[in-house]
Amino acid sequence: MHPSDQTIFALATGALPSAIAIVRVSGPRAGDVLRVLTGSLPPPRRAVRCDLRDAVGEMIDDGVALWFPGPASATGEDVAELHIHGSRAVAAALIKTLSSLQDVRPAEPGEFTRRAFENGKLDLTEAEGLDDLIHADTDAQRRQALRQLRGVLGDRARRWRDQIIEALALVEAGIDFSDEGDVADELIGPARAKIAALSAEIAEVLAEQGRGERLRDGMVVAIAGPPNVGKSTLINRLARREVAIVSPHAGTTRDVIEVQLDLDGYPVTVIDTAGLRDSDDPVEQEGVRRARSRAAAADLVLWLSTAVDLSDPDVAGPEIWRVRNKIDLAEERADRSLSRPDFGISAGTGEGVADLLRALTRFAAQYFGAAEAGLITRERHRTLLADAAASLARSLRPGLAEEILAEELRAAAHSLGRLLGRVDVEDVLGEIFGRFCIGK
Ligand SMILES: Nc1nc2c(ncn2[C@@H]2O[C@H](COP(=O)(O)OP(=O)(O)OP(=O)(O)O)[C@@H](O)[C@H]2O)c(=O)[nH]1
Ligand SMILES: [K+]
Ligand SMILES: [Mg+2]
Repeated sequence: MHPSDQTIFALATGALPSAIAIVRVSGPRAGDVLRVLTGSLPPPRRAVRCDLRDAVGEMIDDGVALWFPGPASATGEDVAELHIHGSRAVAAALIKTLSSLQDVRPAEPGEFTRRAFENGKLDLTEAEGLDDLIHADTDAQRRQALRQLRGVLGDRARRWRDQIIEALALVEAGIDFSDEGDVADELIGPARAKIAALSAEIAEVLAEQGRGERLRDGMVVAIAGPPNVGKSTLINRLARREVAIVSPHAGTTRDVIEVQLDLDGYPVTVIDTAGLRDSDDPVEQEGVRRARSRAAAADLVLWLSTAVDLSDPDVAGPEIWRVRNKIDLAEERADRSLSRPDFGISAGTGEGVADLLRALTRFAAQYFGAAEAGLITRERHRTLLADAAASLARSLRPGLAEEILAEELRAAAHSLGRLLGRVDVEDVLGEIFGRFCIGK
């Protein structure tokens, strides 16, 4: 029996113990599974309380069973759902019973969604949206993932592909009538107009400059500066917990420490780095090297200094804010006017940190810009759309032979087909569904 003909099961809910746990079963034997466990098949799509028993009739749990006959189910196959008490022992007993049934096996990560995809329940961009939704940490990410799951990009790509195929049909008809110049021109002229409009539409989506991808990946803010200026104290304050070691010894932080913040729904990663200085200690040198490279790759650097350690930013980065720390100390107060930092704060007492956070939130809002309107959320989308756009652009070159024009249109349709997961996607599928949680 082919693995995809087997019936799969998985715990669909989170870590045990929990109040309730849900085990999903999908495949041709899902109905048999229900009969073995509960003695009968409940009516479709109705939650039914039942005794769940193992293969020799011993009671496993007092639970609830649901029966979703295919194809009107989440995966398109027969699906059973078992709601049990969320203890490790109950789940283990149920899983043991399920595993003992013939042609029933544990699911691979993402296998339920993969089956739904293979049964045409969703296209690949929608499956990706589902994966993003499950992994969404902030509100903006959730909204974006939900739009993808609802098919905003998939619907557009399908429409574009249909239009390309219509244009292709005109061109092919034109080729058939190539002996009759007038008829051929009457077919190919409108096809070219269609392609030009389409080409402009795709270019517009591509020009959205990766905003959607950014929202998915988050923005990175690096805290950098000389040793002991209070970088780790600041990240602890922003995180509202002790993520980094703080000490009066210069050179405390060596590794890069990351925290995820949710600023008004925008995902922001803040990193604390080693204090920048020359050192003979190879471990500290490595810390400094990492600090520099991570700061250079960040979207924003908070260059921390104090009145004592007043220094100019010594890192590369697209945007750098000067933040003067320790304004609670007398000498810092006295010297406040000497330099003009963008912000004066006390990471120790919290003074001024609210202003800094407000500015960070504004920056994030600007950075993500209209990200939520962005259709492209992954590099895969961008590459395939760019391929389609390039084929369309080539097809519009003046004086192109009709056969080559048709070839370019076929290539453009093929790229969009790959975006939707319609063609030659085996490798892509493995990569995408492998990232999913087990049970999804
Ligand atoms: N008075 C005062 N002390 C502070 C403030 N921020 C940090 N400190 C102190 O400064 C010392 C160094 O703080 P850290 O947060 O470890 O500094 P750092 O920049 O991470 O240091 P390295 O990791 O060694 O580069 C500690 O003793 C902190 O308690 C502040 O706002 N006011
Ligand atoms: K320190
Ligand atoms: Mg530190």
